[in-house]
Amino acid sequence: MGSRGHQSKKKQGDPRPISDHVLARIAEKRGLPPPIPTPKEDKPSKRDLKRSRQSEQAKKQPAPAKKQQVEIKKKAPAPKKPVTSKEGALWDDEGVESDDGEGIDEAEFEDEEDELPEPPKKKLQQQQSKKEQITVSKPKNLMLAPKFMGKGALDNSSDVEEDEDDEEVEGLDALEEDEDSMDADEFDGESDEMDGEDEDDDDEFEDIDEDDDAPNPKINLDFNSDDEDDEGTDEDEMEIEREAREQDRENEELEELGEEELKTNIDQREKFTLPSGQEIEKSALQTEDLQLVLTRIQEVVRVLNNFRELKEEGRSRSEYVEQLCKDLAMYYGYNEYLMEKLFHLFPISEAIEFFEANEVQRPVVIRTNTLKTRRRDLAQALINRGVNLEPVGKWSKVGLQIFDSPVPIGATPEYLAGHYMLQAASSFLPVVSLAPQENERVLDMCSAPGGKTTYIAALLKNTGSVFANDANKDRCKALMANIHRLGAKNTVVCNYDGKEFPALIGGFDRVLLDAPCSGTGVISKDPAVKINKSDADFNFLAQIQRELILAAIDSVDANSATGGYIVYSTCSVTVEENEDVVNYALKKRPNVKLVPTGLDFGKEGFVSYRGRSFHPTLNLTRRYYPHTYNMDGFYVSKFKKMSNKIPEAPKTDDDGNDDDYESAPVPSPKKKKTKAATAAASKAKPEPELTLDNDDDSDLIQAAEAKRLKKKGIKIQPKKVDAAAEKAEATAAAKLPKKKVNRLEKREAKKEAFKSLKEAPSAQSEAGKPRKKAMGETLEELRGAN
Ligand SMILES: C[S@@+](CC[C@H](N)C(=O)[O-])C[C@H]1O[C@@H](n2cnc3c(N)ncnc32)[C@H](O)[C@@H]1O
Repeated sequence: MGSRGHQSKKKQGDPRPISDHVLARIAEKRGLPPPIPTPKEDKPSKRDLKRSRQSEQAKKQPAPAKKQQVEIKKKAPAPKKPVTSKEGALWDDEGVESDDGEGIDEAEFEDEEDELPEPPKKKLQQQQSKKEQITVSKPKNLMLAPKFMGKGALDNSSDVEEDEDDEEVEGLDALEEDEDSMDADEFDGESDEMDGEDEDDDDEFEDIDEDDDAPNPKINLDFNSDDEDDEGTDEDEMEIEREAREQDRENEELEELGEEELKTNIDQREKFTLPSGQEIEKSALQTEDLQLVLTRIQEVVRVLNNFRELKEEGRSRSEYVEQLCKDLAMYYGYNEYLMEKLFHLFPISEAIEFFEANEVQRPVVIRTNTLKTRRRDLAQALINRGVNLEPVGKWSKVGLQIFDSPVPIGATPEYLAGHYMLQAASSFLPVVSLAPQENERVLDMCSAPGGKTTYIAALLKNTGSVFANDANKDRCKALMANIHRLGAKNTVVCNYDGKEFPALIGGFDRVLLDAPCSGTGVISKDPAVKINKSDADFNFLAQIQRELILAAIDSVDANSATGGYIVYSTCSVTVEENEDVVNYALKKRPNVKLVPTGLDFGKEGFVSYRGRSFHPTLNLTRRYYPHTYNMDGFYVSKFKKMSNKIPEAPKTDDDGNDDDYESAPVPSPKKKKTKAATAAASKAKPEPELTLDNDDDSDLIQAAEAKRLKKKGIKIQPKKVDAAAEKAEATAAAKLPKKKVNRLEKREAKKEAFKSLKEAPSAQSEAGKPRKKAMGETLEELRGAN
């Protein structure tokens, strides 16, 4: 990190003595006390004179202004534009029931584009300055981001830079020339995977990131950098300074060598040490200074990046990582449990980008309801209302990103008329992946409040049918309201537990399972997630997700002429809720396989994670992160069902955790009882298996249930037979018939009572019922016999 770019590229010569001024300069740069000078002649050298003059000048110079200059210089990306003719392609409407049944005529489109009113420049400026305000209001991000972040950090800073540029650019016309750079801004990183067109932009970012000579605009990570200080002094240099400058040049190599040599010593002297046990205890008792925490984060990252050289003797990497997780948790306000879970998803620097991105709101996006309008018409209507917008990206033909609106975007006449849905960009993805075809029967198993349901209905062009189910009755109200507002006429709302579906009605062409999840992908929307998720929650969710995914698979007809697909998605980024669940489904349902999602961007799902391996096809699934695509964190996977018969699944691990994928043996058809209840809607239906495999999953189920109940304050008693209680109850039971029956009855009753108690499963709550029943029956029998 720090010294990266300042390693001399020149060949190393013979060691030469290091002069005091070099030492002083390096110490000054590192903020260390000045070294004790070697005794010198009284007369100051030209060089000393120059240095003292320079340092006086430097003192007078306001440093921040200088940094700002550099910052502006670093990147001048093309600012965003709301509408341009060049974006015509972006505006073509997907799935639009266009009047002529064809795509939009480009010439016609361009004409229309010309007619579209450009939002006034003032608006754009307002929008830009708003961005600036947001950036400024998050000082901690500003401080941390450049230190660790690559693109993300620079993207942040580029917002500010854009403002500067905008003032110089004449109107929005100038923006039209660089569509690519706009897209690069929009989906930073997406371009790499999508088409590579934006390489230049990316390179620019890389260059800035890698450019060690460029001072960092916010935090100077590089303690060695002082090039900046040497610039700009030529104008007013005096003769004596010129000479000194020559001398400087001569000594340049020497300085660098000296730095190299000295660096080792200084690094040793400054070596960062992890807090001791006592220090940790002490800091636990008091509120830690965030600035100190930040400094420690920086130091630990520096050590981890060069562990062999910078580690403290006797300390392991995991100790540093543990300290880093703790500090990041404190700095960003997460509980340590979740911080650790999320931290391990990424390499260190990327993890910090992720946490930074969670501090920033994602763009407001709307989805055009193609059942009622076309995107360009909607855009025009909103622009007429003064809304600043642009297409969400090349990958969607229905999305519009809203930058600024003088009217509440959730209350415009267009909104009320159902022309659009306020919907995060990430939430388009599972539906795009599902790709429903006209006249199909589609199940949206967890559908409220209906963003995806209404998108499915629109892609079906109101043909076929959509079963929009949600277990939460209250949420079904919002679902129904949206269905009505958007004019989906092919949709049925149901309120069932999704697990019941294959038994209720199966045989769907496609099923979307947008599962209930922890929401770790949407932390910027719901920061409470940072602290309110525990191990119990993740276990509980994992159980539900596993049950639902099997039900989703079992609800699909593998023989569907057009479909046979299942999409599983979550707005979470944890492996437990994604790859683990999908891997589980592959094991339990060997009659499905993963297929490409059809989404041409996104990071590959994990095929192995922290020592666990998943089915190799998990790389077909897609992960989305806020720091890579500027959209909420999301996960999308797509299955194709090959057969309605469930072949025998391979055995799970002894611990029932299904951690590792074991390649399935050649599946042998298994005879199973069919459930009559499925008959109504499906003729050749899959055999429904509604619950988890009890043998394999009982531990998981019990543990999750116990944790859930414990969280609610309910403690589950261990199931063990209390011998004393059993004896007492048995005695009481034996005494009971004494008053009422004769001796024979008493003897028989006693015998039966003991027998029934012996058979009772447990001594406490459950024991009562069977014992009483057994006793009653016995007495009845005895009475009957009498
Ligand atoms: C992620 S949200 C769905 C969002 C929805 N797909 C959309 O796009 O608007 C998950 C939904 O699952 C529902 N849910 C939770 N458990 C369920 C279950 N067992 N069966 C069906 N729905 C369930 C919740 O009520 C919640 O509305």
